[in-house]
Amino acid sequence: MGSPVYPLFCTSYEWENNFSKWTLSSSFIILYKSFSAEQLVSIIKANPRRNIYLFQAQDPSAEELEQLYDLLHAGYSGIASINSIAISQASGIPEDRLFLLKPESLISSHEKYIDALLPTLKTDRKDNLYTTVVTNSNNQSLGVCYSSVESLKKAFEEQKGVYYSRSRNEIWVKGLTSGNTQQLERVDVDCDGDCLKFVVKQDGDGFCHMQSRFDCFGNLNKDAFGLGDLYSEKEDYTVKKSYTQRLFSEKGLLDKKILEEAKEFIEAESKEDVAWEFADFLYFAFTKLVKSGVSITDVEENLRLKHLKLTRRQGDAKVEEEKKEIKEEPKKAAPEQEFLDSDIKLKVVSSSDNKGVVAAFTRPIQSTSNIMSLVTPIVHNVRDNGDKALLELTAKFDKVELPSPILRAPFPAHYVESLSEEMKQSLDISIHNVHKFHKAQYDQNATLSIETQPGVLCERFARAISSVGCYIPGGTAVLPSTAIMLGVPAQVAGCKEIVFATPPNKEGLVPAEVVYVAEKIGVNTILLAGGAQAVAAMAYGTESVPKVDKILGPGNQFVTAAKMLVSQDTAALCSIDMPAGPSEVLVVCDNEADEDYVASDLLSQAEHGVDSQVVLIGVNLTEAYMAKLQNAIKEQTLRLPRKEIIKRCLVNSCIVNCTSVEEAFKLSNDYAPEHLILQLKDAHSYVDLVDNAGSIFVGALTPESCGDYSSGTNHTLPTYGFAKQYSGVNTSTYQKFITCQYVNEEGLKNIGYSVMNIANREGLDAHKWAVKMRLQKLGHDVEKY
Ligand SMILES: NC(=O)c1ccc[n+]([C@@H]2O[C@H](COP(=O)([O-])OP(=O)(O)OC[C@H]3O[C@@H](n4cnc5c(N)ncnc54)[C@H](O)[C@@H]3O)[C@@H](O)[C@H]2O)c1
Ligand SMILES: N[C@H](CO)Cc1c[nH]c[nH+]1
Ligand SMILES: [Zn+2]
Repeated sequence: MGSPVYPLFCTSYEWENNFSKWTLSSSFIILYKSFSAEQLVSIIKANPRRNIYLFQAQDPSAEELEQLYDLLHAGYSGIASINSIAISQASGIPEDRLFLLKPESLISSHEKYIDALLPTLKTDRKDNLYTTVVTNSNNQSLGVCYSSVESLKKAFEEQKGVYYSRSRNEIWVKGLTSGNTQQLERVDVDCDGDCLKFVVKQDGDGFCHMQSRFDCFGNLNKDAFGLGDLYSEKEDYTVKKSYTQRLFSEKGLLDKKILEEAKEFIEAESKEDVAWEFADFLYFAFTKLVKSGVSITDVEENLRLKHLKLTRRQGDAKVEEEKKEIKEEPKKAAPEQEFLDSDIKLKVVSSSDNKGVVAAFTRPIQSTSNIMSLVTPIVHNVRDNGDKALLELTAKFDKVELPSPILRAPFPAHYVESLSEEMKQSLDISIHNVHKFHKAQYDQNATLSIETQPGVLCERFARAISSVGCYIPGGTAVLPSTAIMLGVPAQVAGCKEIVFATPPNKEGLVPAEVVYVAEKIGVNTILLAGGAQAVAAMAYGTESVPKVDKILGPGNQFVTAAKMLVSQDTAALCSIDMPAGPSEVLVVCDNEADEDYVASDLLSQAEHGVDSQVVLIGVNLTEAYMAKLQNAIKEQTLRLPRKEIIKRCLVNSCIVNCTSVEEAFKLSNDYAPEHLILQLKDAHSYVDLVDNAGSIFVGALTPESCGDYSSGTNHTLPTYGFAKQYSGVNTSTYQKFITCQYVNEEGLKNIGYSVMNIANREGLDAHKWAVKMRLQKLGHDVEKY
């Protein structure tokens, strides 16, 4: 005991800087001044059950907010800032879970605390008292009393159970005459502020005025000894000359006893022995808790969070709204664990089950908050220290020490010599087709020349982005196809400098196929680096890596976060292609689709990664068809080398069965998949119904793999629903468009009056003058203007 009991705590200056040690005995905390995100996260984590009222001098940054929201979504309590409405809108967390208090209510003493507390209380009782529930620290109720403002003040002042006696009409210090006093541990206010809860340590014979009862409801027994009591008993070790005290002071004794009791517990067999040994084990385990400063609440909180993680459901029985919110929380990618063959099955949801569909279509969560804090120092290191940092980071993350971070053309001959003729021909076919399709796009982007009015000619023409950096992932798989998809359109667009970046293997080599593609399209520099360091090197340039104007390509979360970071830095002046994420596919099929084909399309994207999602929308699928399909999925999975990845991906995947083709396309458009595969009778007739998709694959003989490698379309596509607003990589991704105009006298006459009128309205006289003066010199009447 001995810790203060004010429900509200405040100010930074009272505490030391070790934020993770700030454990609070109260239910609320107010922080103010400007804390760093890291400090806030430590405080919140150290006080998981508390309502956190957070004040900041400035609104938190987007990155800080994201970190804090992650905590909220993980079940931590409310956060408030000066601007809770904006936070609510940005985070989607209902405003009533955020609390806004006035900084004046910050307190540092019990008097100030009362001042802050009273405005939050209300009573509809005629006597102006507040109903007060009294419990012990195990939340077992002892009885009900009443508090007045004065009794509350005295309770805080004396840290005791002090109430207002309605029968005696005076302040009542519990136990003053009977000796059954109470130590005040905490005070809580209920949800609508009209009831208080005193948490107390009851001394003596009990709380109830009836001697035979410990509590007013007759539930508790003075001699009862539960887990909470066992814990409290251990807490008293300093005042008792006891065995417990020996456990605290004698080096190694406690550890030995825990091991010994655990062994006896394991060996116990009969019901009685198991209970007996477990009680012994708890005795020592609780001693360790007390010794480590861990409370039962801390342990319970851990249980709750573990429960949340495993089931993705909130553990405590709060209000319905909260449960709903947690249920619809985004899924996390299936964690690292073994999945059984019996897990190879897609869950089935009917399209009429709205909530089920929302849950099924929720992609596994992509949290960037922690990643940003890892990636930022890497990016800054490369920006500030160039090649030196690049080589050090490659040694650290890719486990290879390189003499130079780049390969420059002409590339060493051994690369291309190591490739088979068959492989070269396959790459040639893909390069040819991708080139042909992207060249046709280039031609479509030819100069546009339109006379909008006689004498007014408007033009638009494309120019290549001068230098581009193509990131070719290489952490877990060799991806020469991505070199083709990023490099060929750059060549077609006419980019002057094309840099390839890909992580080297432990021998310091990159895939020969990537070098072959680089040679074919005229790449001069291959950067032997991956992750955030490769992105930073291309964005800022180093002694040996040319700075580029745009970075393109997929990659893991370090790559994606670094791309986001550099694109926001105006000093880098470097744009990026699109928000990229894990691969995904949505297949729409009917009962006539070949189930083996459907299964293979789903699995070809599922094998990309555990955070991928594959979805099947069925049109009136029968039970018999679904059984055949599930069977095909299982059989094919078991034959694939990446089956462990697939099993985990399927946990986040599903079948949604619809009643019509129209409904299927409505759902698909809402989901906006990266890849959309149509395995329907007369599939081509439905393409017009597609509003949102990265790329469409039409008919039974068009597997998605064709687009990944060889048909000619690009495989770098928007994921995560961004197909609603982004296109996949295409030739114009490497171009910018410049407009141009020519106006002659006739044209100036035709539009000049309109320009002058509108400029007048905007009060921009210099604009007007530029036209007026010209028309005047040409002898036209502009008196009126
Ligand atoms: N959407 C598409 O078009 C498409 C195409 C191909 C691949 N992909 C995706 O690209 C991703 C490829 O990921 P990958 O990991 O295989 O390769 P990657 O090349 O993207 O990442 C590897 C690099 O990550 C860095 N890294 C690894 N661990 C790190 C750590 N702890 N801290 C800092 N940096 C670290 C290393 O520098 C390493 O070189 C996959 O998610 C895949 O699904 C998408
Ligand atoms: N399907 C991936 C894009 O989502 C690209 C790819 C590369 N290799 C195989 N597939
Ligand atoms: Zn693929």
